[in-house]
Amino acid sequence: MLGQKTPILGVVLANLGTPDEPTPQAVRRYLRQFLSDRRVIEIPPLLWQIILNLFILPFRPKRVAKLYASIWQHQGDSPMRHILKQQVSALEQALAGSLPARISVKAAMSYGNPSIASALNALRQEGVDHIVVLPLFPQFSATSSAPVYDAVQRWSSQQRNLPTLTILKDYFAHPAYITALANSIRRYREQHGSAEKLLMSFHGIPQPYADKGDPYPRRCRCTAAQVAQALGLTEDQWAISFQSRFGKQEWVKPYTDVLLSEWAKQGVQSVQIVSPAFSADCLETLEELAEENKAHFLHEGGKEYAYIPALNDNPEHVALLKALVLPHLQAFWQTMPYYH
Ligand SMILES: C=CC1=C(C)c2cc3[nH]c(cc4nc(cc5[nH]c(cc1n2)c(C)c5CCC(=O)O)C(CCC(=O)O)=C4C)c(C)c3C=C
Ligand SMILES: [Fe+2]
Ligand SMILES: [Fe+2]
Repeated sequence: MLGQKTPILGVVLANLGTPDEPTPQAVRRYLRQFLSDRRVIEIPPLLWQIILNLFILPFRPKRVAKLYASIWQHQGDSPMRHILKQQVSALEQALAGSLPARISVKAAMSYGNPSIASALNALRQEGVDHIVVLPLFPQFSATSSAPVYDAVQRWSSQQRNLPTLTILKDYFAHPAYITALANSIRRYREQHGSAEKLLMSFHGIPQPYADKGDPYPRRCRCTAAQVAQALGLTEDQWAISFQSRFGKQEWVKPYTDVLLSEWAKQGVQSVQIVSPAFSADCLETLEELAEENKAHFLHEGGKEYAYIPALNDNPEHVALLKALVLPHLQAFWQTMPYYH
């Protein structure tokens, strides 16, 4: 019988990915992997590889490495990877004792390290036969969440003895997610005071991807509306926007920087900005939102601008992650009595 050992269940927390170091070489390696993914860039691959190698990789890494260097933590790591490790250990602690089985949690990233394959291999080496994969993207997009599915599939195709695998799609309207966001904004406002406008800025995607059926923008609008409702905000007190445009095509609107300019010109003096698309602070929040867009709003005539941090390893966020994975772990446990 298989039943002598204490069974172990596994969870993989998967985020997007980040360079190994804030150097042009490491950023080039990261961007090459990220921007070669056909989920992210849909231009015909041959043409795109020419553009990528001639016009992007020789220049962008130098500029972007400086931005990464400006946010690299004192711990000597990328904020996203540092926070992911904190989320992993907090979730492992929160899950301990929930079942008679040991539950092992691993960090993973679609691009860069630790890779999704390395996390799955590590769980298999610990003897895990049932794995829940949670992509840390609250709103599913074919550009962010689907690469996690692809990486799991690539890994599976190389295995002889496969575990049970469950991939969770997203949690854009999970009550615990909406409450965690609303409470985080409320707490921020209790400490720092309120602002005329709350801007919920989500990472954008190209408009044609949405036209072809990517459900991401609709899910973002749903998250934003629910958070505004939970906070009791009236329509003139908040707005949604999309940031981080890349390339020349049209992206989903309204654009964060354009909306901030419009507000400044209309005489809006104070803005607080939060980004419910990010489960952890990263380049797009700590640099683009907290620094670049702040300078932009103040330059356009705004007076006060504050960035409200992502949920990171906040206990309510960890409780949400637990609420998302635990029912699946319990189901595995109940359906494998021969292991007990
Ligand atoms: C076509 C290009 C891109 C799409 C589509 C896209 C979607 C997308 N991205 C995130 C989350 C993150 N993106 C981050 C950085 C980043 N994104 C792009 C391009 C696209 N993203 C680039 C080129 C970069 C690298 C930085 C740069 O060169 O400007 C990050 C930050 C990573 C970090 O290390 O901190 C995150 C997070 C989502 C959620 C998403 C679709 C919904
Ligand atoms: Fe991105
Ligand atoms: Fe950016």
